[in-house]
Amino acid sequence: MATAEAAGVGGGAAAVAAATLLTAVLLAAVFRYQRRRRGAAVRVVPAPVVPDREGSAAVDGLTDVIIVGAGVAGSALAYTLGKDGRRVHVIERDLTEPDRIVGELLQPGGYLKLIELGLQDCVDEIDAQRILGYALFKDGKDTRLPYPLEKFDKDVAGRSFHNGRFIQRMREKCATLPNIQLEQGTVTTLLEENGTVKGVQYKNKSGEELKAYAPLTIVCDGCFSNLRRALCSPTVDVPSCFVGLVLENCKLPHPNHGHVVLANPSPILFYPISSTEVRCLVDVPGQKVPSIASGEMAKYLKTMVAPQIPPEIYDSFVAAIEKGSIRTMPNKSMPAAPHPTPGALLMGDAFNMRHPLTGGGMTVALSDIVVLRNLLKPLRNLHDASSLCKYLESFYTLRKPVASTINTLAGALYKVFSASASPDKARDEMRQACFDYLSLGGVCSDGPISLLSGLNPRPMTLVAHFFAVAIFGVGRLMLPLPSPKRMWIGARLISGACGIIFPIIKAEGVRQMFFPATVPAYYRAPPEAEF
Ligand SMILES: Cc1cc2nc3c(=O)[nH]c(=O)nc-3n(C[C@H](O)[C@H](O)[C@H](O)COP(=O)(O)OP(=O)(O)OC[C@H]3O[C@@H](n4cnc5c(N)ncnc54)[C@H](O)[C@@H]3O)c2cc1C
Repeated sequence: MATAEAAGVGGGAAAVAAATLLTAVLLAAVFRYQRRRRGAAVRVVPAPVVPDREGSAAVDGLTDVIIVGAGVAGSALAYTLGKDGRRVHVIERDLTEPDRIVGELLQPGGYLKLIELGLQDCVDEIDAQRILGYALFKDGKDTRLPYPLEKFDKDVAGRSFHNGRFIQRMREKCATLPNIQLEQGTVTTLLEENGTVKGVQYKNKSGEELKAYAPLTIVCDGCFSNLRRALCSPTVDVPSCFVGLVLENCKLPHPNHGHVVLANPSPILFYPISSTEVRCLVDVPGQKVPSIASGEMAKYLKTMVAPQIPPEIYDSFVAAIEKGSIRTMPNKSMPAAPHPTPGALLMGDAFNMRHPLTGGGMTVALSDIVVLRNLLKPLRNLHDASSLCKYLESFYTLRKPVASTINTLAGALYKVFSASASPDKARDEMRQACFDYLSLGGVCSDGPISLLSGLNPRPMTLVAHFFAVAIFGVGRLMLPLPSPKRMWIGARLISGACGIIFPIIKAEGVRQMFFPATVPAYYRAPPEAEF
């Protein structure tokens, strides 16, 4: 027994050493490649020109940009464009404070984007909580994965909050700019003439049907978008739903951390959303959840989920079920597949979605806004719809490093963290390998967590860590001695890992993701007439 244990410990140490060595080699290759690529890819970015309001849209009308939806993306975008001097007309279905279970944890990478947009004060005065990393739980063990924040200002961290309070702060900030018109109304159609979007038709608060025109319409109507169909080819997948509860006066085992429980059949999340409330999101695979009204949901949560909850939060979890305010949301994923259309653009969840397990949606949306803001900045006016459309094609490539890293990680982690429907030893090994790999700390936790948090969004680093986990898993199976059965499980583990990550990368676009500098649109300069 003692010998077997010693062999196990020795074997474990050898596996760790082998995997660490392999990881180091992979990462060194990645960094060398990235250094070479950064040196090679010289993008010609013209010097910014201060927008000339007099010579701009005043000639055509009163608005430069119409924004549909003032959620996370719409209100951040409106403020950004308004601050740059554009006259913005925002049409939002409901201007009262939203009450939802989405968009409650902003990754530190997203907070950095808020700073770039001048919106960081929107997480002040809403009882937002600082988030310093994640804690991962599996089979009674837990490991802490701090965000690598040492190189940043001390203010930089994740933030978690009530989504509605955050949105309302951004809307209030929009309202401080005289060139932003924020109107309550529901957009029903995009107005199109000869393939160019000219504006929108909408119903205002009093039910009147109105039309609004602008050289550019940006659709940010969220995950249930009715307007995206004309502007992209939506392939929406709904792998699961989140069931949301609020735990009151509950002390998390790791304060100021997001908690991920690798439960069966799929993960459970906890994170604070105020100084007294903790959000719990239980993932339920498939598109149908047990009925809340019939009590099936409460029964499911008490019998299937509660026994897997860390003991420190068990009582608050059961109390929250008994209190009864249970909400659900579908977890959608949709790769970006735009049809570049003169006069219009999609942003936010209307454009691109990923599984919310890693809380990446707002970071991608804010990062996209920074990219778009920088592209639009040199333009005095937005009149020439077809030249503008061609120029803005670069947006789809420039956004890729951040968006594709966060999207791919979310999809891959969701699959790895979910137990397979049919018991599969290789899948269990991958899940365990992932937990143990992250628990090693150092580069093995800093690397993946900086990808997830948006602090270092590099697709090659993601692929390197993903395969390092798979190789780590296989390495452990081969020790102390490989047997045919273990070799077979190892082969299935590698093939399973490829089966998880390659389809996601294919949907993101291999060229745009790994070789953006080879995409011609990447170098597109602003329309000539602008200079
Ligand atoms: C369960 C769940 C949890 C999530 N958790 C996180 C998280 O912790 N962190 C994170 O970063 N991301 C998270 N996300 C993703 C995040 O919520 C989205 O990425 C983000 O809200 C996208 O912002 P948006 O502006 O595109 O959409 P929204 O914020 O949904 O805004 C859309 C707006 O458009 C308005 N609208 C819709 N139709 C019309 C119309 N026809 N006319 C006028 N207005 C209209 C709506 O009223 C709404 O205000 C989560 C998603 C889900 C499903």
